[in-house]
Amino acid sequence: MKDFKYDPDDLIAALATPWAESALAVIRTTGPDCISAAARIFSPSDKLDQAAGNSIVYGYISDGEVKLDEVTAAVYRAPRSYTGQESVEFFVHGSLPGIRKILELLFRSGFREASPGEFTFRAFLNQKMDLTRAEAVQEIISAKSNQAQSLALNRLSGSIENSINTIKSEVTDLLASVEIQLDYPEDEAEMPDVEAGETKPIVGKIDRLLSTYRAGKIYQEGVRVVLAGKTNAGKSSLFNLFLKEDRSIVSDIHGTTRDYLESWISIGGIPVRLFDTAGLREADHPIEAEGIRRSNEIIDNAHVILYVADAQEGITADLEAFMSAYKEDSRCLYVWNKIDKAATAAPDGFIKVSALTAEGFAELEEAIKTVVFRDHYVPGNEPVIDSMRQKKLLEEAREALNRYSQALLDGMPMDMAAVELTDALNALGEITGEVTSADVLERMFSNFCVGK
Ligand SMILES: Nc1nc2c(c(=O)[nH]1)N(C=O)[C@@H](CNc1ccc(C(=O)N[C@@H](CCC(=O)O)C(=O)O)cc1)CN2
Ligand SMILES: Nc1nc2c(ncn2[C@@H]2O[C@H](COP(=O)(O)OP(=O)(O)OP(=O)(O)O)[C@@H](O)[C@H]2O)c(=O)[nH]1
Ligand SMILES: [Mg+2]
Repeated sequence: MKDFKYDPDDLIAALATPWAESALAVIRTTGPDCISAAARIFSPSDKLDQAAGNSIVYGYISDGEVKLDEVTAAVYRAPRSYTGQESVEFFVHGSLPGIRKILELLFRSGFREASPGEFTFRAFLNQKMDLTRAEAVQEIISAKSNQAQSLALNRLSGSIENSINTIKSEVTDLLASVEIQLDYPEDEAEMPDVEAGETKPIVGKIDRLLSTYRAGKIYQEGVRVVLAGKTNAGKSSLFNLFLKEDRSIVSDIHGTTRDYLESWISIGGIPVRLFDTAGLREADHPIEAEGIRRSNEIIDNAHVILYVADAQEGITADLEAFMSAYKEDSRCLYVWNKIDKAATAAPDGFIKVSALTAEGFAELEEAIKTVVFRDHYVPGNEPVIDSMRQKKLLEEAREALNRYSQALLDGMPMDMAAVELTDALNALGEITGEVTSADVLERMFSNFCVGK
């Protein structure tokens, strides 16, 4: 959305599927009179031009007499479409030269290339969805776990919009009662009991929604978990066990892993970026030393550190040194690996596992989840917010409500205090997009995929 003297009546087109060879590709078009514009490059032209809304038409995309591809076209008549405008989707063969030819033809035939998120932007402009749903569209696409995708789908179905609307109507009621009191100050019977405390239940609802933010982020973006520890402790063996794949080289030679490895896995629905690192020891070899430097860097940036100790070795000086260095660090979990051959009993608080037999693995996964969600709300059926934008606006609304309460307590005149309620309503209205500025929209939609 670069141009904010925005013309919602341009005909736009974009490839909605990846630029890659594939079975099928989808080319999306929309705009007023989109169907007749698309029909001009379709044969038989009339068939598309006359097609009923929500129907599929078979034919060819033709550049004059030249057939470019055999396709099907889905026809949507306004307002029954994703964007609310006439739309045509071409399902074409997934050939790169074919796709290119068709797009070039569209761009010569009155369509311009859609910007990122422009279809969804039009859906928003035509009131097909509020901003929380529009944000959810991209969140669904970028979801990295089952859970993240489900939570985003709830948002697309309006879970956030509904919660915000509930909160908004409560603030509106409060404002209305304040206004009655301002209009009829002497009419005791009509006068509702407006007290500072009345914002409490509303603030409570906002707090509840805000408390889901970190959980939402965790599910959407995932967390970094690192396997760290002395050489030969079994980090790479555990890495492979998490991946269920023989990815990292395992051997009994100390210092086997030099370059770190990483992979996305899912632990209980949380997307986890798991790192296998070079074992920590005094290294003579400069390459191994560089590997260890990188291990430490990854440890610094991790959400969870799995320090793997070798149960066969028992408690070593390295382990004690690490534990004292990370004493205050709540990101650490201590893993007592090789319990199938354990010489010594596990120290208190260590998670006992065997990378060889997978014993204790479920407990290890549980422990990771506990660290990730420590002090944080774990989502049930409630809406979970995932957008920094929404979080900031909820905080603004909460601040305004708190200022209102404080103003009343301070004995400020009611009409002045009521301004705070209007501020709260504005912040809430910005969440759903009733009140918005062009640059907010631009920032939001520019993160979208082209064709979405
Ligand atoms: N072919 C195709 N598949 C798709 C999409 C699409 O745009 N095209 N979607 C894109 O994200 C998702 C589905 N979302 C959609 C949302 C609304 C409408 C739509 O036509 N809405 C009309 C009619 C509703 C009805 O018939 O009940 C409307 O809201 O008025 C279509 C798809 C995923 N699959
Ligand atoms: N018995 C037993 N052996 C294990 C277990 N886990 C790892 N091993 C063995 O321990 C040796 C070292 O395992 P790795 O996974 O390569 O250890 P690492 O921590 O990645 O070592 P570096 O890459 O050198 O830092 C290998 O011979 C593994 O087969 C276990 O749970 N039980
Ligand atoms: Mg290794």
